[in-house]
Order: sequence, then C-alpha cells, then structure tokens
Amino acid sequence: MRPGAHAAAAIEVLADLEARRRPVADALKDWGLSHRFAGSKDRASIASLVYDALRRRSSIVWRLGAETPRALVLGALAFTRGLDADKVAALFADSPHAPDALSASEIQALSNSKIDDAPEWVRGDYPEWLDEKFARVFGAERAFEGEALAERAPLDLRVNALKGDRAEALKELSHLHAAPTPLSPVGIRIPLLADGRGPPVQSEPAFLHGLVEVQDEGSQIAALVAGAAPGEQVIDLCAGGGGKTLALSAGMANKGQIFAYDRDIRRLAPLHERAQRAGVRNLQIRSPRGKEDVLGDLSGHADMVLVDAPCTGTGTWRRNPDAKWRLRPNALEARMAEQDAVLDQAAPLVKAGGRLVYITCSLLADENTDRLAAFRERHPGFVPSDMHEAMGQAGLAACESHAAKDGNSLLLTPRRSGTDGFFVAILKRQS
Ligand SMILES: C[S@@+](CC[C@H](N)C(=O)[O-])C[C@H]1O[C@@H](n2cnc3c(N)ncnc32)[C@H](O)[C@@H]1O
Repeated sequence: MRPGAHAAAAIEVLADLEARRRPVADALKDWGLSHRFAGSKDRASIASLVYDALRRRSSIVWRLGAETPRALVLGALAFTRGLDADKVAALFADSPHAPDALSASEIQALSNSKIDDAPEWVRGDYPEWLDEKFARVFGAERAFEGEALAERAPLDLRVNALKGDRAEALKELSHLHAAPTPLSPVGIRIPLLADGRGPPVQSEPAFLHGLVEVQDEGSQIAALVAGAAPGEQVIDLCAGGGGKTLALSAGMANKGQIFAYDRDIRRLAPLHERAQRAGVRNLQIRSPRGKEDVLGDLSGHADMVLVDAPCTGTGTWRRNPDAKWRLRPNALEARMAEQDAVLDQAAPLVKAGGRLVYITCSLLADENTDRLAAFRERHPGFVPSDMHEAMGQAGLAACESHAAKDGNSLLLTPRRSGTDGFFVAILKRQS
C-alpha cells in the first residue's frame, strides 16, 4: 500500500470509531480483518496515523475548523509529522486508493493555521471539561503538560535484579540501541521505530528468560519508592497483571513474602506465568473465590500494603490517546468511589508501624491528594511519610524535585520527568 492509501484507511478507521464509539484497538483490528491484503507494516502505518490524529484531536479541529475523520488525518500529517501543504497534497495524489485531492480551502488551512490564541485545553489537547481540574494541579502550565501527554511514549524496560544487572541487559539488547533511562537505576529505554512502534522485545531472549520486563520508567519509580525490603510481608492489593508485584519481588531479593490479590481474577491470570519467567519465589497469588475473604488471615499482618488503585489513567494518555476523549465525568466519580473503597480495604491489613503505599496513574487531584485527605479523616491512625526520605533510600535522589511542596507525595508527568504520569504517597500506620 502507498502512503496515500494508508491515509485513506486511517480516515476509514476514524470514521468507524466515531460511528461506534469504541476503543481504537478494536476498530484497527476489525479493519485488518476485513482488509487481509494489508501487511503488518501497512497496518502499523495506519495505526500510527490514527493514534497521531487522536493525540492532537482538539488542536487539529481548532486549526482546520472541521471535526471530520479526513480533517483529523490531514492535521496529523501536517502538525505531528511536519508535512507542508504541498507534501500532504502530493501524498493524497499518490495512489488510486488515496483520499480525494485536497481542496483549495484545505490547502489554505494547512498553510496558515495558528494555535497560539487557542484556549489551554485546545493547545494541550485534552477534553474541555477537564480544564478546571488540570488548572488545579498545573495552573498556567497546564497546556504544556497536555502537550507532553500528547507525545508518543518511549518503550521502557525494567531490569529484573533476580536474573542479572543493567549492564548485562544493555549488552544483550545492544542491537536495539538500548540505553539506560535517566531516573530509574533499573530502567532501559529502547528507541521506537520510524512508524512509532517499538521493536518486538517480547521475542528477545533477554525477555524470554526473565532478565527484562516491559514497564514504563514512572511505574518502575513508583515501585522503587514503595521500598519493599528483603524479609518483609507485603500485600499487593490491586496486583492486576503484576507489573508492580514483579518489581517489588526483585527489590526483596526473593526474601520475605508477597501476597498478590486483585478483585478481577482475569487480570491476575498472566501473573502466574510472568512470575515464573522472572524467577520469583516469594509470591503467593490470592485469587478471589466468590464471597470468601481470601485475605482474612492477613489482617494486621503487612509491613506494607501497596494500593495501585483503579483510576482514570490520565497519566497514560501517551499510550492510550483515545482514552482521553472517551473519559466522562461519571467515570471519574466511579473511580473515586473505588479508590475510597480499596483504601478502606487496605487499612486493616497494615500492621502497626507498617505502611500503606497509594499509587495512581492519574494526574487529577480528585483521585490523588483528595482521596488521601478523605482517607485520613476516616483513618486518623495513618500519617504521611516524607517522600524525600523514601526517594533517597530508593536511590532516586534525581526524582526529589518531583515531590509535592509538603513532601507528602510525588507526582511524575511526561513533561516533568519524561515518564508516564504517576502519583505516589506513603502513609505510616501509627496505631
Ligand atoms: C491500575 S490497575 C493495577 C495494575 C497493576 N498493579 C500493575 O502494576 O500491573 C488497578 C487494579 O485494581 C483492581 N481493583 C479495583 N478495585 C479493587 C478492589 N476493591 N480490590 C482489589 N482490586 C481492585 C482492578 O481490577 C485493576 O486490576
């Protein structure tokens, strides 16, 4: 397929998304199934164009004065790929399967559009209803934070200390131009391919024998700050597929015990095989069993309970650009209620003197500092720990500038730390 045909296909996929309001991955998959002549490179190019269009949706609509799938693709080519109007016009004329030729008004819009006087939510490419919430956290910087959230995310790996060290992993992955990440001492970054995809690291021997795992640097930092130490009793209450569980186990050098739980047994399922590959030997997976309290025996038992809470995922929009346009106020309300519930569930599991680590991949204060303040009113025996101290102990002195002014939490963002957005706070149980 020629690039013009890729553009036409991207327009089709965006039209399907608009008509059926569903995740972009589903729409792309269906397109692939009904166009079997398209090879994997074609499908990757089409997906990359669709994702770029979604990343910049509101600024493209503002610049081109149209909200059609065609306008989104034109805007993605011009404003994220830097093609001038003549190059876009040539691309639209390069194949019989390309979209219709550019009109004079489209050429003019691509050549002259300006964005400087647009409101923050347009420049920052996030939904208008979130502007007030972004302003609360980022003030006058919010459009810049939004812009960074609209960039492509890097491909990061975590080196598994149970299997080897970073120097070894860098050597094994040198053909992929692997380099250390700037902040996490166990992080490796792999450059993306030209079409925005990462190379297939999951087929690399280093991955297959458990030396590396795919994990964003922000997620690595959140797990490192939690500071699971050898010999501790740790409960990972929202373990999901176990990204943080595996990182905690590596920090514990397989000594002590981790109990991994998630209320959704399907999410936990991959952890069994991942833990085996990673050489984890101190893990008990506590799968939910109907109404049975499978953590009942652990009341007051844990040195640490990690709550990697369900959230809106606003910090991960670089990886899921369609999610930002699908997010609605009622979904935020639902996540907040879940966060309160899971924090209440965590509290009695922590032993006196132990800690509760609260993590989200959201940037919204409603899901972060507000939830902690509400929790502390319900559970006055928990007090905030100093994040500077936690980061120092975790070998993350380079992250200290990302601590909140009061030192009680940490906020990472693509703009500030070059990672996905993560919020972390540690509460100590006094009584
Ligand atoms: C952000 S995801 C966890 C990601 C995972 N920790 C990782 O690093 O890969 C949040 C998880 O919380 C789970 N969850 C939501 N409410 C819960 C609850 N009340 N108890 C336990 N798990 C819950 C969801 O099923 C979801 O898997």
